[in-house]
Amino acid sequence: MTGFYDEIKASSGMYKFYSNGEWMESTSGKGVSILNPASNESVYQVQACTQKEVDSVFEAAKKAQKAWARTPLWKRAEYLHKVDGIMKDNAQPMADALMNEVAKGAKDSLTEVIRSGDLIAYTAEEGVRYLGEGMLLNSDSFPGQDRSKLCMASKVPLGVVLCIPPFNYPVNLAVSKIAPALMAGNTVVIKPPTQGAVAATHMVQAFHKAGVPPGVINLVTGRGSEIGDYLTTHALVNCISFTGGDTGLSICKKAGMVPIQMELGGKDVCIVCEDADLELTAKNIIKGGFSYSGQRCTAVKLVLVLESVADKLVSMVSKQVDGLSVGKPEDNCTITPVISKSSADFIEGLVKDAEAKGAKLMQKYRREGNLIWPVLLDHVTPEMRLAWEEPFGPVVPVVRVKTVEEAIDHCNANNLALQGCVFSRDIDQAIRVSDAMETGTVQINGAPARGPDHFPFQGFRDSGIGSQGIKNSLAMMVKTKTTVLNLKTPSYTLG
Ligand SMILES: NC(=O)C1=CN([C@@H]2O[C@H](COP(=O)(O)OP(=O)(O)OC[C@H]3O[C@@H](n4cnc5c(N)ncnc54)[C@H](OP(=O)(O)O)[C@@H]3O)[C@@H](O)[C@H]2O)C=CC1
Ligand SMILES: O=C(O)[C@H](O)COP(=O)(O)O
Repeated sequence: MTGFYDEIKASSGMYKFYSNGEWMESTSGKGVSILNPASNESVYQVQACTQKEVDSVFEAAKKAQKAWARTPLWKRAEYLHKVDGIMKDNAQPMADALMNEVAKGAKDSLTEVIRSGDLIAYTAEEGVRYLGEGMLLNSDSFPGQDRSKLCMASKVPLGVVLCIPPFNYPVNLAVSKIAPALMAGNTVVIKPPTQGAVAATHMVQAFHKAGVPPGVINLVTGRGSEIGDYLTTHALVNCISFTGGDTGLSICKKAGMVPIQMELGGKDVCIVCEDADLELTAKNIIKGGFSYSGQRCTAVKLVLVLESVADKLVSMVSKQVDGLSVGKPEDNCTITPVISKSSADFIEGLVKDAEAKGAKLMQKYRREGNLIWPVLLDHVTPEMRLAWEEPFGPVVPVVRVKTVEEAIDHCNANNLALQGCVFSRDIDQAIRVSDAMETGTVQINGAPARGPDHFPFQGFRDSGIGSQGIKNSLAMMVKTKTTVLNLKTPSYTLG
């Protein structure tokens, strides 16, 4: 009996890429190793696709696009609902891959797959209504015009959408791009993050098994540093949807006349006012700052607390940091090894810089390989890198401020402006602070978060271009087409 995922793997053990409805091996004969973050040893291999294979994948996507766009909207929705069911029925191997290649906790890995199925289903539902709606305009609303023109505006697909997600949500941040793109009648080329590529490969099999026609969804693998530029500057790309770090800034500079959706890094601040509920705040700093070892663009990455409540808050948070579980993803630990040695070195550099400049470490700094024990740093000052840079690790710095204005100024001085949060019992004050914070989202009395996935999600300044969230992503994946009906005589002339 053959298993659901058998065909995605070659006899060599290397995972295949997916082009024009077929699982294939690269003619390069080369693989890219995926390292298990816990051991730094190779756990999987994916194909190192060649430029010629990238060309053929784009050609397949372009060729399939017209017929896909002509497939009725309800039918495209039907395919997506099928994918949702198939993904959930075959979730465990996909979740296992996540655990092995990005060291996400076992339970959270499964949650990512289920959440992704839900996202696909919601996109199908939202899409049939939103994409089916257009606009009708009569000419006589504009000065000097009579009613002799009827303008019909509708939403049409962009063409081929290139989707590039990051390592921390290789499945969820892939489908958040793929589902709206497909629903809107586009075809898709995905380039998954190298760490996370096997989970993404499993995910594509759900589309294949749902019978999505050849060429509609395609997957190429290889290191971003090797094939990334070739992909993003390819002549057949009609839209780029990217989530990741600074790479996004350079993609923006290189990409030509194509719409771009960018979700980049964050330095999400948590402003704690004097009247904040400190228990609630501490709980949210822990959840927001340390879940998945702080490797979330929406993680709390800086606490800006009013001096009068700082001692109490730091002590409450610090106690909870001491209690966090540290270890293996298989054991569902909150703190697991960070994605790579270079990432662990970078995080360590930030901690050492702060320590050398006088920050107080509330926990002894400890690291074994890529596993970094969680640490809260008090008395961080603006001279320290940690006050401005994104660690993407289990490290939360605390800056003590004299006024709420000082906290807002710090927040707005950073080029990263994804999310932020404010804690106060006074809702009027919280709204004033929220309005003053120039970030894509502000959470009041809760930690930053992207979900639920239908909420608009966007970064200001260097944190992004455009907005995600299911409806906004559907809007991103279409262009407006108008058809004007010119009448011989103005309407309303009879009767
Ligand atoms: N705002 C948001 O929604 C989110 C932002 N992020 C941010 O992402 C970063 C961490 O994720 P990480 O995966 O390390 O980010 P990277 O920017 O390093 O990588 C993101 C993706 O880009 C690919 N890539 C690398 N080089 C190129 C290139 N030249 N052209 C095209 N694609 C390329 C990577 O492939 P490969 O792996 O092969 O190098 C990967 O698929 C953090 O800064 C984090 O804040 C993360 C999640 C959400
Ligand atoms: O990649 C990220 O970090 C996410 O976009 C954050 O998603 P979450 O807030 O749902 O964890």
